[in-house]
Amino acid sequence: MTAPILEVEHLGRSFGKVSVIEDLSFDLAAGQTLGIVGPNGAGKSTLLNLVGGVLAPSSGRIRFEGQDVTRLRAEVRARRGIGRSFQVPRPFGGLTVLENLLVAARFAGGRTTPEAGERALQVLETTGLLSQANAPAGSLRLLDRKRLELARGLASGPRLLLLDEIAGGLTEHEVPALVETVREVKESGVTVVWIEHVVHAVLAVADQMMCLTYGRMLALGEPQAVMNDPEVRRVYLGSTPEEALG
Ligand SMILES: Nc1ncnc2c1ncn2[C@@H]1O[C@H](COP(=O)(O)OP(=O)(O)OP(=O)(O)O)[C@@H](O)[C@H]1O
Repeated sequence: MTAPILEVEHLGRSFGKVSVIEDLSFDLAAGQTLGIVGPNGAGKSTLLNLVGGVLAPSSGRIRFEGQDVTRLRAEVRARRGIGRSFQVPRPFGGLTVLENLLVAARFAGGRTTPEAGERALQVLETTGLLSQANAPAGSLRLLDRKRLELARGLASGPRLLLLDEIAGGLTEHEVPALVETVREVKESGVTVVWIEHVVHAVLAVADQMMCLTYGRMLALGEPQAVMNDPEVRRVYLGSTPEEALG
């Protein structure tokens, strides 16, 4: 067995007296895609922020590739190989798609210009944006803005990519295209943690699924088994199984 790429041990985070993540532990094997679902306020973004280093935990430990990264700042984690997207896409609208990636690659990856250029082209190909390389980022349609957000997370060459609700706002026709892009990312060997409200999107690529509620893990395992778990169904209050699946 190879060592997990990510190990989360007894992780906890409180805001004042409110405990938002409580005693959360799980491992993720390299190359796997973990989907995380749960109702509003369950603590999904907080968990992603803890893994990415945007927030410090109140308790517990996070290991990445066997190294303890719990106390490292987000920029340092990015350089070690943890990339992320944000819920609200925020590219530099006046720069082209390629320029946005070059900025991200140099900022997060600390790469030299030729390396950053080569990497950016690879990422544009993986994310289906090559034909838009010279388009101003501000002119992209929503699906391509989402792809660009994903591409920016990949620009530094991460081995672990954290995705925060990237399918929000897309039409039912656009969601499969984004899912396909995530699949390409996964097939390029990157381990992915994807938190998402659009459950059917994440189900289409996840190897494992976790359901969080009130900062606690309700279920973790094979995606369909998790979504069929009676407790998980109860969280999607009163919903039929079909509705629960998005
Ligand atoms: N900086 C903060 N200060 C105080 N409370 C916070 C802070 N960040 C998050 N919270 C609270 O923590 C809880 C979990 O929030 P979080 O954003 O992690 O949930 P979520 O599962 O991502 O929700 P959503 O699906 O709506 O994005 C919420 O009750 C939220 O109000």
